[in-house]
Amino acid sequence: MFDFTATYTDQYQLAMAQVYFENGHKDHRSVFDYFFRKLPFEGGYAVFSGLEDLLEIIENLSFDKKDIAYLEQTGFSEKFLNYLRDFKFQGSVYSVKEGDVVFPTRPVLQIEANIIEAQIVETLLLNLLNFQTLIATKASRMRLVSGDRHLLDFGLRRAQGPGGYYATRAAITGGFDGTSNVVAARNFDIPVSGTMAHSFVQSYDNEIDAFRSFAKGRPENCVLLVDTYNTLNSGVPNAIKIAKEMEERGQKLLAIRLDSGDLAYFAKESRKLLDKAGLEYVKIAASNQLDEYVIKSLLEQQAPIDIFGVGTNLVTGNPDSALDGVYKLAESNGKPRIKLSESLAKVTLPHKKQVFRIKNSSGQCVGADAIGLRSESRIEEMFHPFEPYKSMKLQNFEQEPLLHEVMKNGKSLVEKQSLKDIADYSLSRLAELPIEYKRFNNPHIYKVGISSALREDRDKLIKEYKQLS
Ligand SMILES: Nc1ncnc2c1ncn2[C@@H]1O[C@H](COP(=O)(O)OP(=O)(O)OP(=O)(O)O)[C@@H](O)[C@H]1O
Ligand SMILES: O=P(O)(O)OC[C@H]1O[C@H](OP(=O)(O)OP(=O)(O)O)[C@H](O)[C@@H]1O
Ligand SMILES: O=C(O)c1cccnc1
Repeated sequence: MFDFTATYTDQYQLAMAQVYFENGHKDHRSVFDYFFRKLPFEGGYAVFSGLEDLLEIIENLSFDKKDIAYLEQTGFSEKFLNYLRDFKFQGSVYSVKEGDVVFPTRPVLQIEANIIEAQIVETLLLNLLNFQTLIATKASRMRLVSGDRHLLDFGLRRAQGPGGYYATRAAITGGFDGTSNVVAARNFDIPVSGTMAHSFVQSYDNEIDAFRSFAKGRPENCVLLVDTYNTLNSGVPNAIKIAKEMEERGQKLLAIRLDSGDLAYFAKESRKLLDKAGLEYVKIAASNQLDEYVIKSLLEQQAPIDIFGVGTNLVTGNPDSALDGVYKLAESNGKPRIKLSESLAKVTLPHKKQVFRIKNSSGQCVGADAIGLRSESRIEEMFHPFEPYKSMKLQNFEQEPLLHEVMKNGKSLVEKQSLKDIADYSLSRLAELPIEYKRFNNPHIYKVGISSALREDRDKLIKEYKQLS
């Protein structure tokens, strides 16, 4: 869709890269962690999304002629530009599987590459993963409250510009069933569908003529929008007449759509009218500024709505405009690295790492992930990162390693999956998560701890760097 080249980055990455290049650091192997610090929507979990796109894009990343000419104009050195002409990401990536549930402060993904490659892909990585993870999380919250009702993404017109393209992909990984977004549906192989706009009804002299011509022209999966003039006095009765005409032609009206007013009331009244006319099979779709709270409330009111069309609140991640994912250096040229901060929670973790999901013997997640060194295959006890007396013994638990090598020497190791497979995987991971982490109000806080080996090394580094400063 968008033509990604290696200039899809922030200028400072290239400035640092030139200096690494000219100071003989270009082959320094570096390890970076991708993680976020705060869960969106005051929720208890996030759904990781965007990995396949990221791998596909970085596998093919290069600077084209126009990029090089532009960088020349903006003052980059000739020698460095010659190096960039042959730039290719040749590093490795370790990551949580796309669709998994993830939590703050623990690595979701690690990049190992020479320092120039690792810096150049940082912005792209954060841009793709932060956005898609935000939207997939929002979608997943709507999926959780909707049971098996159909969820459709209607958001392209309300999205932050072309971001709507990836928002649709993320919505599907988070559990939506389909989209109105034609280009995303085509490129990501997503079920596409749609109803009709008010303008269509308005453009005819009367509602019934509009419905009749639409039903004749597009009888397959036909949905009639019933709220342009008067939902219960004209929209639904007219839709019933058209449904009966369709029956005479051996066709079936799929649904009516409600787009304003009290959706619970109108859905109940419309259902009664449809059923009374023997049209039990005609479904009810609803739209209009829906989100997880409105859907939950509508279902608590027993609104007989089968299909929800969601736009604005889904694709903009309302009310959270961004996920605060960051990319921090953990190792450079064979040495562990740390970033100190006044705020303890912002001190980073050095080294190549592994993250373990802690589970009981029946495979149920107990609400904890433990971070260890990559060389550790199990963790005996995990410690609160900064509260020395808080710890949890892990000997009796199952420990599932979450970071898998997904790219080696610049080649992706993951087989392309359908978005439906990613969404199914996400649902299965959510099912392992106890309900307390999934509620909307004050969800339980998921524990993230570190192994004693990692804690020891981190504390040693903190001391060393404090002495230097
Ligand atoms: N029964 C309901 N319970 C909870 N929320 C609802 C219910 N019905 C509608 N809503 C939600 O209330 C919000 C506002 O709806 P409201 O009826 O005020 O405006 P409207 O129908 O958009 O008006 P307009 O006719 O101008 O389109 C929307 O987000 C809608 O999804
Ligand atoms: O409310 P959202 O969750 O953002 O969902 C998308 C909205 O976009 C459409 O309205 P719009 O007025 O743009 O077009 P219309 O003429 O088809 O109603 C649709 O009818 C929904 O109300
Ligand atoms: O198909 C629809 O009904 C639709 C599509 C986009 C936005 N609103 C509604």
